[in-house]
Amino acid sequence: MQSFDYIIVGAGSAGSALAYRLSADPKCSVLLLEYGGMDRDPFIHIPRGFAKILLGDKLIHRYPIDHKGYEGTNEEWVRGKVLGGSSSVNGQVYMRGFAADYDALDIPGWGWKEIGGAMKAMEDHELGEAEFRGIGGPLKVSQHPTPSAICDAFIHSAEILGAPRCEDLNSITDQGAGYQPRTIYKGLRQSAAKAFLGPIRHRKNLTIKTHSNVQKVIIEDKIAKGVRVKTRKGELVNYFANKEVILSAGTVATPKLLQLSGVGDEALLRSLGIEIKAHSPLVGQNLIEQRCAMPRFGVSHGSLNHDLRPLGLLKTLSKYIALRDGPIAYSAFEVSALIKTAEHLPRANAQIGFTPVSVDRHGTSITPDKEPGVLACSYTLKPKSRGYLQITSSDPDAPMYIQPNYLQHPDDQKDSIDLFRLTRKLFKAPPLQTYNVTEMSPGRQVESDEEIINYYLEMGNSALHATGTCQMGRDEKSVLNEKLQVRGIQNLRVVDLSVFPEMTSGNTNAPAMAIGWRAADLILSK
Ligand SMILES: Cc1cc2nc3c(=O)[nH]c(=O)nc-3n(C[C@H](O)[C@H](O)[C@H](O)COP(=O)(O)OP(=O)(O)OC[C@H]3O[C@@H](n4cnc5c(N)ncnc54)[C@H](O)[C@@H]3O)c2cc1C
Repeated sequence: MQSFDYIIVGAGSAGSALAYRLSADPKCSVLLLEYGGMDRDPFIHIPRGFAKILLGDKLIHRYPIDHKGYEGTNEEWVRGKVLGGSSSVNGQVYMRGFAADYDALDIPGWGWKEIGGAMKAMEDHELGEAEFRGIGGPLKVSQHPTPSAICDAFIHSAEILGAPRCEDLNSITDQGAGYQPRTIYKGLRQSAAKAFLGPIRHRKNLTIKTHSNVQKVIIEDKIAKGVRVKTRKGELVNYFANKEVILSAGTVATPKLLQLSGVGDEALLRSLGIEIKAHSPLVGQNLIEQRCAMPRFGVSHGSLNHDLRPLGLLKTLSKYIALRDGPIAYSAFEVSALIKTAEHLPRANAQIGFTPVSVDRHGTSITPDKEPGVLACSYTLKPKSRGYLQITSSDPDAPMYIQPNYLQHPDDQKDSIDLFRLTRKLFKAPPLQTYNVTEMSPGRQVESDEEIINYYLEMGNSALHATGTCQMGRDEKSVLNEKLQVRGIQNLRVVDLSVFPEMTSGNTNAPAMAIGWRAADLILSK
């Protein structure tokens, strides 16, 4: 019988940060279990390699969603299936969210003081130390390295619309635009695996087992005893925890594991023949996800399309190999604006990412358009719509049912319509107009409110930031208490992005890693 003090399920953003901190104490043994394999694929480490990774299945979990009324789009959510989890396949945009997001949670121990402190402690930021920006931590963060005239024009245009230029997008409290902070260092991705697991793989008290598909938590007498794992060879193996089992499998897979283990809505579990260990009806509920519009614009010059098309790509690749620089070394967006869709708002409620590369994201090709173009990715930051997800069978390999309920709330519809029009206005502002910007897609057939919403739903994308399905809170109904312990079961915690009851403003890798970092304080102070 193999036992460890702590078993962490999922070596993603949060799980890797947590393993780094828990195993710092040589007296405590940690088992980190990951569904996917080691992060050896070179496309993981080349920053723009994610575009290729996302076309395949090897490093990706694929979860079909129910996109009501748009079934023909066959949409699915993707998540990382490899050491580092989604941080090994993501766009490397590094956004902390507003301090006010965390304070508004109003959950003791999870305000900006603690989360800002966690982010500061884990960072080694190129811009140097500031009030809540850290140096000397394991995670290297850098700024987009190569300012360009067209990116400056985007920033200037955003400035005209009220979002002033700033040096560090993560320092703003209102609205602003600037070059993108990124989890990239010297031209290489800084995944959570690279940052947190790389330096500690030698620790004798840390065991990392890849290709370990956790099937369920073993719960006896309302105490989590261990986990059942399906190995690569299909064998079932049990591991036991002396202290705790910690689920860090992400917003989709963690509620799935809870439900498979008998923690969830009693009626659902009973209907699937699963023995109930704790009735917790909010497991899988409160699913929050942003919906992006991705309009493409033609420009007269300044686009990088040519550098990433077959002929130019050879030169670009040579430059990358020689200098670790150039468009292949960039994050998903070179610049971003955090912007308000209405003046009265206290702070930005929307994000517009910008890259001087245009790709038809609905094709199977990742080759940019032949004509010079640029792309925007616009989404509102804190949707009010709520979806849910649930297992459909007691078989761990059966597909999940995922209902995002995108833009169901009337406020989300209004804000998204305003944002779409604001994005168009931005591209018509004088600085960008020096590039003779013309809208390639969606173009003039999308004008009315209804057409805009339809465009978001039919042609848009998930922002891939889903949150909230195992929410913590003071309320007895919430899945977790403020220490991330599963209510109704002892020795079981959740530590990943599913724990936040609300979305933070912006991308979610930094918040997920900070959750892992912060959780270690709570676990070790027990
Ligand atoms: C394609 C993509 C692009 C993104 N771009 C950005 C970006 O540019 N910037 C940003 O800030 N955010 C981005 N995000 C979002 C961000 O990366 C995630 O929100 C964050 O990584 C979530 O962290 P997590 O720890 O909750 O889950 P994950 O990092 O997804 O980790 C969960 C881990 O659990 C493992 N797992 C799942 N089920 C099991 C099981 N049964 N047994 C064992 N292991 C299991 C998974 O394989 C995975 O490794 C992106 C996400 C994706 C998918």
